[in-house]
Amino acid sequence: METSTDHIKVAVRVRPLLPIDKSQDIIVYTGNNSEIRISDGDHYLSSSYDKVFTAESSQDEIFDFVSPILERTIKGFNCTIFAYGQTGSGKTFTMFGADWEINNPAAQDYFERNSISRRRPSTGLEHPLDSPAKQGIIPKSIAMLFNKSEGKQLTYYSSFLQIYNEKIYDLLQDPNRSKALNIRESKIYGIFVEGLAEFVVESTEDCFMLLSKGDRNRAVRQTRFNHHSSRSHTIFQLLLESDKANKRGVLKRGKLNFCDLAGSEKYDKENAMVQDHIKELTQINKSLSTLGKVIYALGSGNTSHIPYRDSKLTRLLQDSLGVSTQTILIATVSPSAGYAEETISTLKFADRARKITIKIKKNEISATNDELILRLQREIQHLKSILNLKRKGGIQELQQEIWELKEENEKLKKLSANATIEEVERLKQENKRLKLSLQNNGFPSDLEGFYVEKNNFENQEKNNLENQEKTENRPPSSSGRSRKESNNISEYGFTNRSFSPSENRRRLCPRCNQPPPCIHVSSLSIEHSASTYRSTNSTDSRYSKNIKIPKNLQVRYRMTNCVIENGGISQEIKDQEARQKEMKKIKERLGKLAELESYRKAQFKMELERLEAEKRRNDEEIRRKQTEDAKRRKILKELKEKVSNYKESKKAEKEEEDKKLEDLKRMAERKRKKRNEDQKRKLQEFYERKKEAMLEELADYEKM
Ligand SMILES: Nc1ncnc2c1ncn2[C@@H]1O[C@H](COP(=O)(O)OP(=O)(O)OP(=O)(O)O)[C@@H](O)[C@H]1O
Repeated sequence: METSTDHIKVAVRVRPLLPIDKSQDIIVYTGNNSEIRISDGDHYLSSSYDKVFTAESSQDEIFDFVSPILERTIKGFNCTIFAYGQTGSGKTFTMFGADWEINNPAAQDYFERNSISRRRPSTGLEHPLDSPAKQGIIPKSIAMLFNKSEGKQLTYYSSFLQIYNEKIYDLLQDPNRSKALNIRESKIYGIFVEGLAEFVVESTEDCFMLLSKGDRNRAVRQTRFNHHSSRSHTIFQLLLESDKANKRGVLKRGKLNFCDLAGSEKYDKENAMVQDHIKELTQINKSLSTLGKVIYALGSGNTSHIPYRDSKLTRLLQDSLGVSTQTILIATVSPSAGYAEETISTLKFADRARKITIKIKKNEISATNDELILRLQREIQHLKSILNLKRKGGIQELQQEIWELKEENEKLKKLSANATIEEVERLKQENKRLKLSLQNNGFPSDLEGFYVEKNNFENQEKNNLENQEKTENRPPSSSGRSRKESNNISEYGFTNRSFSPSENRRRLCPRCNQPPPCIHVSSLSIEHSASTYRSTNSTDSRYSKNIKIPKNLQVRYRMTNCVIENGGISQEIKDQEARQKEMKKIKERLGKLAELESYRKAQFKMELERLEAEKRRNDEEIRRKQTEDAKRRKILKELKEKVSNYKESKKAEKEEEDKKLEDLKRMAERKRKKRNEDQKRKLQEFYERKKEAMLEELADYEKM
């Protein structure tokens, strides 16, 4: 396996002075091609890098610096290019292109009080993707790679993510930042973002479309030093996988990461910043500080603990910073005296990065690798089932293909036990053929929404109508940029035709590889697929935050244990299947409901009858009880009468007895009184007699 050791390539780009710069004094001086000096009386720093670009350096010059390394991705090397620098220093300008802000014009507010006049990007500017002179590293690299890999039997996958407030979002699938994605690590894929959409791209235009669409969902804000400041780190990735094994029986895989970092920024003491901005600023500075620590640790050779896991950014760039990736850092600085400290800090960071050495090795996978075969088999099965589904009940001549696919399926079952390189290659080709076949299977494209005329935002709808008419009537254009004139200029403005070989490939029948008409497809359907970029149904808006990825781009998602293929078409078929399943379920549910209803009716009738019988029984019972009650009441009345009679007689008896008792009492009282009086009288008489006796006795005694 081819390996080599290299240090991180570092270039510094000094941007020109801009009206927004705090001071118009220049303190950055560039010497020869690799030296830079800062000197303003308070600060002094002199350092050298692999390359120093001046304010006059063109986008082409920057690209010339990175292109030799980029080319190596085709051979199976990983490569990462990232732009680092303070806010407003020119990172996005370098990575994406000049006037890039017109791609995503809606910057959010920065100031609570609007103390600085706001500037909307001019709509009269040419879009950077339309002009090679304006294009930054990313579009130029894409164009070069597709150009250089022509005929090389490669499959390209493209993804685009942003790290905003320490959360990863898919720029191509998640315009509202609704679902944060997670970083995973596996033996097969290394570090990857689980569930990130990877689109199969076939041309520069496919990539430009994704680039532009994704970027429109990037978080952007007006800051003090940049009217259009990127508030998230973005990584645009191109993955190249070879379809054909080399002589040694290995397949190559090259990964290219373009990373545009959000710029570091100081807290603005003079103006009140909105809360969201303060949060962004804190998160950006934190992740950049972690990046600094990682660079410092790697640069100092102390690899015992590298804090990759302290931020999402460093974790994602782990491969690129430490191992197996050729890395290029473009440090961007402002020449103004107002940013001396930030510039020095950026240069120190770049200097440390330059000290990092990386062991670079080619990514090669044995073609007979079990994982690969399994994945290919799964993909082919999946694609075939989609094709079968798509064609079910449709065109008769495709029955043969279904039969062929079945046969193929049988062969596949035997293959895993006894795989050869040729068979794997054939599988890969079959895989690609099926993907193309799916892409060209007659679905209208809505790429048009992306390729709208760049300079006429306000009149977009009107232009689309005009363009539609032009396509239909094909009159000569006064602007000189009609589709008819060259048949090679997209509405978006790319001067992209005559048809490239990859596009010509698309013009061939996917089954027999012959130009249409053939027994499989009519010229019309092929013409339709070839005119992907010339469709007239425009629905998108440049200001729209909604993503509409064209149906004809296949997409896959890496999950922890598998890769899920999920193209626009397959998604549609899946949706259709889901709808059919739903309908079936609803019908079943309705049938069950009807059964339930009739059962309920019968139950209800029975219940009703039972209730009526019960009611009759109850009525009889009530009547019986009423008669019994009446009888009981009568008896009760009689009894009451008897009782009252008895009571009255008893009362009379008692009164009689009481009277007798009273009489007896009175008699007894009279007797008792009489007896007392008798006794009293007798006692008195006794005492009288006694007294007389005593008196007589006393008289007798006195006489003596
Ligand atoms: N080399 C250059 N030549 C001319 N203009 C430049 C250059 N570099 C940057 N600019 C201009 O400076 C402004 C800020 O640039 P850019 O948005 O690229 O900065 P940035 O580093 O990406 O900032 P942020 O981190 O805030 O997103 C833009 O208006 C851009 O056009």
